[in-house]
Amino acid sequence: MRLHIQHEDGSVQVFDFREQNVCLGRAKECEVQFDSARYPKVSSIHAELKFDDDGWRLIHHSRSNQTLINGAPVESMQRVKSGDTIRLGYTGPMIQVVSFSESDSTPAGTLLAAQVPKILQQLHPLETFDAAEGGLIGRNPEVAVFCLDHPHVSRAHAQLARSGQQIWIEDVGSANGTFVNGKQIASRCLLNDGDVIDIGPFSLELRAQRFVSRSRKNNVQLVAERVGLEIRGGGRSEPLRLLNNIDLVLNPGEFACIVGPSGSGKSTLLRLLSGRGEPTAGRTYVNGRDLHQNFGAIKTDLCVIPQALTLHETLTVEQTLLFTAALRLPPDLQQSELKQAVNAILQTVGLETRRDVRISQLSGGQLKRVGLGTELISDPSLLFLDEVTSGLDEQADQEMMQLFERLAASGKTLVCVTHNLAHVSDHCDLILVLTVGGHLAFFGSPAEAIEYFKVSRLADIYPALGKRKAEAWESRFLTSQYFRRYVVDRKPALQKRDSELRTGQYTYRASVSIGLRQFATIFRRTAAIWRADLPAVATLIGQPLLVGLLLCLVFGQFADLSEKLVPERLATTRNLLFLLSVSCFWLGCNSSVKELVQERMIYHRERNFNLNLEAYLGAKVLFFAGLSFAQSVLLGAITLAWFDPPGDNLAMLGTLCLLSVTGSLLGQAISASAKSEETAIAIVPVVVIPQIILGGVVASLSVLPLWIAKATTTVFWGQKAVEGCLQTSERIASDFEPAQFTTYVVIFVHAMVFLTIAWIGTRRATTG
Ligand SMILES: Nc1ncnc2c1ncn2[C@@H]1O[C@H](COP(=O)(O)OP(=O)(O)OP(=O)(O)O)[C@@H](O)[C@H]1O
Repeated sequence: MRLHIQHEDGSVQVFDFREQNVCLGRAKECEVQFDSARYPKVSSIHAELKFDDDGWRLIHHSRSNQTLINGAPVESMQRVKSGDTIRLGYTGPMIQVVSFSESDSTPAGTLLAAQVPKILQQLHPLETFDAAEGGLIGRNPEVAVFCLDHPHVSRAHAQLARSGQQIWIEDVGSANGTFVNGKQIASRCLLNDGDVIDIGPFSLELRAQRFVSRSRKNNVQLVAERVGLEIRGGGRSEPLRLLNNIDLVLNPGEFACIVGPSGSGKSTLLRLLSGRGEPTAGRTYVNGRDLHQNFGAIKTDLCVIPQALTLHETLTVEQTLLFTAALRLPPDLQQSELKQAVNAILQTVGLETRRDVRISQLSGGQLKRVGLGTELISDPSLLFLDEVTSGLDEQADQEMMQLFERLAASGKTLVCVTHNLAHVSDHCDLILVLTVGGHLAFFGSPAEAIEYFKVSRLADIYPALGKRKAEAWESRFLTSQYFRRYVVDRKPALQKRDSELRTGQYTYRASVSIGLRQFATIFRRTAAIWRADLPAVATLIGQPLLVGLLLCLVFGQFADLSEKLVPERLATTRNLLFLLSVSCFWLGCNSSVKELVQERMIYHRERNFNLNLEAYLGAKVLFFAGLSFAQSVLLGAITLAWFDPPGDNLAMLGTLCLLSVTGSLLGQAISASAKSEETAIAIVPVVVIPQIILGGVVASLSVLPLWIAKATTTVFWGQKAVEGCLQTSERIASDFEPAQFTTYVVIFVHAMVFLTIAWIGTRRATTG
């Protein structure tokens, strides 16, 4: 039997075996032995080829990693035939069963020159297809001519068209957009030779009327080339260097930990590697393409899991994942398909038995798993984990590391910043050691790090780092064999600059149907959060009830007043209506003021994926408008029905509702602009008390206060509008008597101003 072992550098080793058993693994006694530094995920005895009367059988032995034949995992034993490809793990070496005879003239043991493409292409062989006739690109094989099977691809995603020698592409309302040379397109776009189209994780490069397809699905190589960061300002005369010349090459399926003393720049490096910040020197590449230039096209393939996770506490684990799935997966998926995706994630993160448990009742480790699950739902191939195991006990830390290792074994590339080194050696492939001032001290396997720093365990690296200057560690590493092995020898060809974007292309905006779907999902999620929070619902109902009952108690009925003197009756009616106006405005403002600020982290995560700002804000506005409308109906109906002032009570109720909705928009404007929940809550009295002072009832307003009230005070206009609904004989005449219509117009203008502030604040929170 002749085997070709295909290595990741493209070289091929030839082995011949007669009728004998052949062990494949890292152990010395294996007939086909793999270098442990090169293939850390190959087990000692990973698999075995056994010969019997019926021919050859492949037996899987490894307990930590899979063995695959032609891409499918081998359960225990499988027959092998000529032409089969055996792989030791999803990212391990490939073994081609060439033939069972020895007719091949190449002598065994020969190292052939690069015959196979590099590792990126091995994982997902290049496919080319003819673009000449054009057609629909999408996920649905029934309608798409070019079928790309991934959840980031919509059923009908983009249309390729041809006119003469020209090939055009147009997005047909996909959820995640179509990108040409890294930029999202909105209109029909003419393609030139060499252009790269990105659709979901697929890159299609146009070469001589054919598309060459590559997939980033579980196939991401991350490269940092001389990455550095300097920051200016902050009262310093010289720029402050946070990172210096960081080099790193991570292949698909590798799990790397970034370690180093506190303040050495680990989180900063993670931010730059994940595209959340741009280096001032050097570049970061994903599959050979500049990450920052192509961030829009690549961003759905990567995710960042922060140390502090914000999740909605009142939702269950399953609800949390289902809402995330509804926002991130294509809008054309059925509810049953979303549930299927959630079930798969629950299994991956080991939370099937906790699916109905509320987030607030989970342990620290389980919370981290839910956070990881929400990101895994969109099937990213490159994961950045920022101190996600901090605060966990030993066992939970180990379980998380095992989970990360399993994700890497499935082909995902993982970068993890960690302080806890206890389980790093056992589970991760590579470590990157940073030292003070953001200098690279080492990059290689954990076992090699121990050897390099001459310590007995990884935790001792930190004291060892103090023995030399940071610059000395950096230059020592740059001349070491590890720099050559893990950086220089593994670095692929990098595309320094993508083709320029031509005129006629501009930023694409998600289609209306996608926006509507996101709007509905956010609305349902907000409703589910409130429904599950009974004390909050009780407070919402209790507030108008309490205020209404107190007003009834204090003001009695209008009939009781009819006997009294006219001025006293008019003043009482006016005071009641004023208190109603202020209360409704305050109820609206109060119920919505925490909303946007408290879920800002969640919004950021979804927005980084593909959430539409208007869909998000629209859902919040409508929900809280509804809530404050209901509150003011309750308060107004109780009070007006009891007091029954002479006039159009229905119009008064409508005006109170309008004031309440305007108050809720003000609440959202505050929430979107505030830095924290505490600040937002503290601002409420600052904006409500002036409404009372400048409302024109507590004190009559003269020139300047009147001018300020007219310009800024919603309740001032609200009071005028409510009083305008009274019979003329029941009103107190004043110097300023605007037309009823004008009062509504001004309140509406205030509402629009608050909405605009909320929109700007939410937008700034995204970009800032
Ligand atoms: N915007 C900034 N302005 C000034 N200094 C900054 C800024 N951001 C980060 N730093 C500094 O850069 C250094 C690296 O910060 P970073 O948070 O990346 O370190 P770290 O290794 O992750 O630390 P830790 O392990 O304590 O989390 C720190 O000294 C920090 O104070």
